[in-house]
Amino acid sequence: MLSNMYWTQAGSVMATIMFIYTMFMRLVPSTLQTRIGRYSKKFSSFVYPYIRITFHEYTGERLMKSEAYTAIQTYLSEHSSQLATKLKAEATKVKDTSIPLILSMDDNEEIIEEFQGVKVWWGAHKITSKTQSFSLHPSYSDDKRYYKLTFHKRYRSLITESYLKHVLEEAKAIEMKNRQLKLYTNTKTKWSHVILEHPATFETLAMRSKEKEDIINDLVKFKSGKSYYAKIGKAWKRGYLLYGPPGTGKSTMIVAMANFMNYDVYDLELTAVKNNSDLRKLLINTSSKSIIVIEDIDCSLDLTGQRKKKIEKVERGEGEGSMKRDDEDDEDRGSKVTLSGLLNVVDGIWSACGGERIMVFTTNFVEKIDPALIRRGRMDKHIELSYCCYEAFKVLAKNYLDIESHHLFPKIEKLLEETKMTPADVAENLMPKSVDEEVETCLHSLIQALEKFKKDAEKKKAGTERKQSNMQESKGIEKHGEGVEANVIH
Ligand SMILES: Nc1ncnc2c1ncn2[C@@H]1O[C@H](COP(=O)(O)OP(=O)(O)OP(=O)(O)O)[C@@H](O)[C@H]1O
Ligand SMILES: [Mg+2]
Repeated sequence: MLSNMYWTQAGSVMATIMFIYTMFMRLVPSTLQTRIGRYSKKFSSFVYPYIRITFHEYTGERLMKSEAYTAIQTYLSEHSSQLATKLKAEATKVKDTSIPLILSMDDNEEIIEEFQGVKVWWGAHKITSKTQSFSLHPSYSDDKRYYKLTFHKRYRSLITESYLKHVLEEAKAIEMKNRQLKLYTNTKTKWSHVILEHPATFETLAMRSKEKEDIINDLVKFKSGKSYYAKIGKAWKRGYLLYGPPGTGKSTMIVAMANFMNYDVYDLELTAVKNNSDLRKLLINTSSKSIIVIEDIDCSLDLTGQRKKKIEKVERGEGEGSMKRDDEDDEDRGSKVTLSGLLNVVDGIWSACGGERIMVFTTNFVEKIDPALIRRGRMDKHIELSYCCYEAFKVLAKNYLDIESHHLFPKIEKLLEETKMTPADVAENLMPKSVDEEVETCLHSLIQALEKFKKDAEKKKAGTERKQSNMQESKGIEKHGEGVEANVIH
């Protein structure tokens, strides 16, 4: 409040001085004007030793929204909510729903900040347009908003070099923190997105803690590895292959990775892509700090089939030339993404653009995938997600029932060792069926399910064993028969 009054008074004094000065300058000869001009500059800087920088909301001829203005707005919204007395609330949805509103300085409000012991003043202002305009767009306004930064001229270099850099960096960090993750899906050549609001995290992911830690460490190393990747001359990207039976948490892990890294997810549906060049187009239009996912890579395309075809041709002695023609055939038909097209996506030159990309393939049948696609270097880390172990069960029990121990746990541990139940099935059985269902009831229903699972598996095993022995027996009879026949012939 006091500082506001100070600036208002200082402003009106300066305006009076400027008026008298202009009138006076009109009356004196030009030789005197230069000298007086020099002294007046010194005088005004003595009376008002401050520098002001203004940051307008829109800049340039085409009135583009200024990035600096937006960054300052973000920075001040975090700082002004504690310092300013007049705040403006915007119903922008942020990640943390406990802060449903973004608070920023209201017009003509001012805050004082200290940076390395130096005071700076930030003011939010607007120039209201005198002409009335009519717009159908409700948010359109003729008001020209700007921020004004004032500081003592003594600190010119500190503010212009260090402080403004600090403001921009801090704004970027705040933006990252409040950023809403997006889940992109593709049509033929275009991406569309929705907000990714899946709550899965590594904490809620059921798997052995040692393996989990290993993955987290790998991700952390990747995130902070910009200079390392530059040093070794490798594009800043990493590939993960997640494999395992259905319901073991492959898709859940991708979301946990995205939430942990704060990366967007691009869920690439290969079957919707017409050809290699469309695939390239799609991939070039992904941003850095993202996870590109191809789920069920073994089903997405008949990649192995294409490759097998080529291998068969080579085996038939039709050589390199025919292999090339085969590739071209695929391209010409323009309806298939080929293995080579996909390999290009994984480690082609485009993938180095922007950097900081993670590529994830998932599959239920790792053995079905062409080894070229998942060799180390392309898919750097192979992670197996498997049936629910006791450690994974404990994570699920904490998630679903909020318990860390129970007298039924040892029984469940033993049953889990004897059966192969996926975390998805364990989770389903643990989930309370009604609001007031007791923990004990939930655990009992899991035990029942596990026992049934065990029995079914034993029956199945006995059935296949019986089948096998029957087959062997009948083979033995056949052989015996053949032998008899042979004897007859000879
Ligand atoms: N490891 C896990 N940790 C926590 N929840 C899990 C885990 N595995 C499965 N689930 C639960 O089961 C559901 C299905 O899991 P998910 O979709 O991740 O399996 P998936 O391995 O991707 O299966 P698919 O191979 O069929 O795609 C999830 O919504 C989640 O609730
Ligand atoms: Mg899945």
